Amino acid sequence: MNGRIDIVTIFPGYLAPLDLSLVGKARSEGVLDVGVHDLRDWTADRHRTVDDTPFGGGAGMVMRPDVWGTALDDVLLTEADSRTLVLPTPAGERFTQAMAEELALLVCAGGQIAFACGRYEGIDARVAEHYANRDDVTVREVSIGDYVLNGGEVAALVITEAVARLLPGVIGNPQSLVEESHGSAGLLEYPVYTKPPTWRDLDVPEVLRSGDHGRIGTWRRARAVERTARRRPDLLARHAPPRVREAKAID
Ligand SMILES: Nc1cc(-c2ccc3ccn(Cc4ccccn4)c3c2)[nH]n1
Repeated sequence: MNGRIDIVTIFPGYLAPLDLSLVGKARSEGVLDVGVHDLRDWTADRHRTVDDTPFGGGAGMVMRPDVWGTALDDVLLTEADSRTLVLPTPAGERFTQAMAEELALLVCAGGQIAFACGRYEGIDARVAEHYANRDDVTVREVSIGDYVLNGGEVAALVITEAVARLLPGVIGNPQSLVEESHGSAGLLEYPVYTKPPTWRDLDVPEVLRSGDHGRIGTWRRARAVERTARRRPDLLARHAPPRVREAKAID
């Protein structure tokens, strides 16, 4: 695997968590290359200015296209197998596990994922437009949820972690990737338990201590369906077996 992830930001310190834990270990073991870059290194003025007032008026400032263009032209690697520019934004397509898998496959194939982390009221729209017009770059404007953050760095952390953990050698036990929520089953995860068997008068469900793996599998699936129906009925509709879907179509 010789892909890499690059993150351009005016707050490089915000990405320090990528030095820790699984992603930090993968980096130190050469499984994944991650580069964090300070956008201000590509400014040309003594004040290292990255923003300006918005055309059309309105509150706040907008990030300048010229500084971003100079930075991204440097950071986007011609030698990578592919280049995907990810622009976190409240106005983006929703980030999902499917997108994480898509991005992980690109990195596995030697591709580069480059994040442009905006601040202020966002990045001049021509930056996304310019790179989308280039046939050697794919642009994805991505939202990590229906809430507004102050910038793109947290989104870059979320997306980087979701992608990195899918890469070979990052997670110790790849089997743990198989069963989890939003995975191939499309259901939420069942509840998990460990020792002690009784804690503050609360017992671990007897079935989990029965050693009967058939019963355990059935119980876990039932709990996953129950949880999904209660907390994320939208996922259940997608997951419903064909006969239920047909019934809905008939109603
Ligand atoms: N899922 C998401 C992503 C973001 C996000 C990503 C990048 C930027 C750059 C600036 N802001 C602040 C801001 C506030 C108001 C309108 C536009 N942008 C960002 C917010 N918020 N929520």
